[in-house]
Amino acid sequence: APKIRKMLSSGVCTSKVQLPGKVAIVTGANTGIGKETAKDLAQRGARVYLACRDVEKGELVANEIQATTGNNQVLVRKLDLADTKSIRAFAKDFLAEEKHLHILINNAGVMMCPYSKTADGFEMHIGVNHLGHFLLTHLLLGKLRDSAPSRVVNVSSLAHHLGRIHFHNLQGEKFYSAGLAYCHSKLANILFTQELARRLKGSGVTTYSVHPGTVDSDLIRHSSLMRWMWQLFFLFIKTPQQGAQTSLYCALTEGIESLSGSHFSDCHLAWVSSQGRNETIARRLWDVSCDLLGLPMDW
Ligand SMILES: NC(=O)C1=CN([C@@H]2O[C@H](COP(=O)(O)OP(=O)(O)OC[C@H]3O[C@@H](n4cnc5c(N)ncnc54)[C@H](OP(=O)(O)O)[C@@H]3O)[C@@H](O)[C@H]2O)C=CC1
Ligand SMILES: CC1=C(/C=C/C(C)=C/C=C/C(C)=C/C=O)C(C)(C)CCC1
Repeated sequence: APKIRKMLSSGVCTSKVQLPGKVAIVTGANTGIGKETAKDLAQRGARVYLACRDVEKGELVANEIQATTGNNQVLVRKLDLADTKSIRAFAKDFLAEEKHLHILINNAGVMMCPYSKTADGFEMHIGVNHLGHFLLTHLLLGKLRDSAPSRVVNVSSLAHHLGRIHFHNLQGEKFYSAGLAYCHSKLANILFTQELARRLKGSGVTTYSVHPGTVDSDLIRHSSLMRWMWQLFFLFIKTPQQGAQTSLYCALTEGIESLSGSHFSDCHLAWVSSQGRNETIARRLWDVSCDLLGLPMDW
């Protein structure tokens, strides 16, 4: 079974880049793809911040990563993307603590949650998956610019193909489907990546969106159908370590700077839906996101 799984899950980050002296943040690093991404960055010698909503879970993972990699520069900080106060507190402390930020991996995510809202009243999927990371990136951008060359990787999904940005129903108050809400938020990740790339042109900060593959993780916690499918089709499902490869590829591979704004899957450029390539929607989503978060539009 491991051999068949390996054969089916293509895409390996073969970069030999080492990261001594480099600083990285991985959101949602206490489990799944984020944990494996953080472990690989630590293995390469980076100082890695595990930005987790549950600090206790994060500490257990940090200890595990330190023990397996021998890198004791693996630090846990509280970050709840469902609360802008927590995001601001995380960023304030990080900016005070660190001189540099070379790699930001916006990895954390929720899928198929029953209708619920963040502390600031945003629908949970758009709030955590898009707006939370949008605010975090905004707050850290000065540090990323000062540390250039630096990178922002946004973990999106193939599910973006089913997504639409319904500006009149962004918070799902008029109609709501848990599955589609996830797809919309993953489309927002792609549109954010493209608009960010346009705005960062020439700055030395580049950004990429990623589909990690279909991965065995806690993401499917809200869907018993998917848990069942994952068990039945386990040979087609990537391990979290395999799922981390495309994030790592985009964070590390030399020479992809000119592809800033692009979408990757299995460590290759990947096709984006027509909605995901629409510059008008990307610009409008940017402005609406700034408006919702009380940010200036020209950052
Ligand atoms: N698994 C898959 O097949 C696919 C995954 N993806 C994407 O990959 C990314 C990683 O998912 P994956 O590893 O699979 O899923 P997991 O559920 O295993 O990991 C998600 C991580 O996000 C964290 N998280 C959730 N909500 C918040 C929040 N409010 N604040 C901070 N952190 C939060 C979780 O923390 P906690 O443990 O405390 O819940 C967890 O650490 C996601 O963006 C997902 O959309 C995309 C395509 C397919
Ligand atoms: C149809 C089908 C599958 C289902 C894939 C699904 C349902 C993927 C969902 C992906 C998710 C949850 C993405 C998250 O962003 C399997 C199990 C691969 C086996 C082969 C046939």
